[in-house]
Amino acid sequence: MAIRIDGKLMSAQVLDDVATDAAAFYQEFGIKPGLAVVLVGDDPASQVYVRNKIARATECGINSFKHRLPADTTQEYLDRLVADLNADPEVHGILVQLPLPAHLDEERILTAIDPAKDVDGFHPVNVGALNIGKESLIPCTPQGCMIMLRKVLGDLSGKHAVVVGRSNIVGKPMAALLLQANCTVSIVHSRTNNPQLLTKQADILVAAVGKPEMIGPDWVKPGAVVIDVGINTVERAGQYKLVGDVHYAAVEPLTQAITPVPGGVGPMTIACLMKNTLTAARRLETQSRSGRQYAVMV
Ligand SMILES: Nc1nc(=O)c2c([nH]1)NC[C@@H]1CN(c3ccc(C(=O)N[C@@H](CCC(=O)O)C(=O)O)cc3)C=[N+]21
Repeated sequence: MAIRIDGKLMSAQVLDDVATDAAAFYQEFGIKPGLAVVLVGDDPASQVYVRNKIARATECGINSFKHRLPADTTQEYLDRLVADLNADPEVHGILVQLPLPAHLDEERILTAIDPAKDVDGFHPVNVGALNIGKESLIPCTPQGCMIMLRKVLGDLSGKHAVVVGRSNIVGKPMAALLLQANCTVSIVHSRTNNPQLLTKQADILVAAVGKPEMIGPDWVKPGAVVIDVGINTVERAGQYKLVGDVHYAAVEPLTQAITPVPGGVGPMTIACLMKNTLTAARRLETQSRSGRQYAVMV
């Protein structure tokens, strides 16, 4: 029987530690860690995620500041809001929910966020830091996946890890973290010839493509550990349902361990967002206490 990696349970443990940390932080600095979440437009799925993020923040003693903006928000307005949040001493973390409406320049916004407050880890300074193995704010989803993998496998040295998908927000940082953990890393993507040839060799298989149940048993080596990052809404018999990128029922019997969807990577992503908020808050407050201000800190 495969181990079902329970993201809900593991995230509760991470959040517990964050709550303890947040209480200690409050004792030490006299303010709560603060997270600003910016949501542009009214995509219903995004609203659910944002609501979940704010609920988790409140539970662990983090202040949240929600900014919900209409879909026709201008670039200038958003730039101004980010600048204000960068300057706000009560805000230690800033998350701009993606995707943004097409008329807004995503890269410009992500680059405008102070890297010290970039709790998504998407700013080029943090991306660079991660890739040279320097301490940084690490993207939440890959960070959550690493916690799960370490829990199941312990040391990851020498394992062949195959990441399916090469997005900036999951695939690439995931590969960087696995490499840092001494895995042999392959990245498979839409232009890879015969991708199964590679995925069939994976000790660790991470699926992050956004295609419902694309990964079937013919992609998986018996005994592999499978992490399913996909969160896809599909309609089945008139009902909406969440499924991963992995065909869970067909793949599960082959694996050593596998994450379900829902209840796998998703809750860990949110827990790591809270963890990053604490990390950012501690660095910022420690700095401002020592009287030094850096424009950029990693
Ligand atoms: N700047 C930015 N940062 C993000 O981290 C970010 C983003 N934009 N845009 C959207 C995606 C998506 N995302 C999810 C996080 C948790 C769940 C989650 O907890 N899902 C639950 C199910 C929730 C449900 O029932 O819908 C689960 O998998 O068990 C899902 C999706 C973060 N994202």
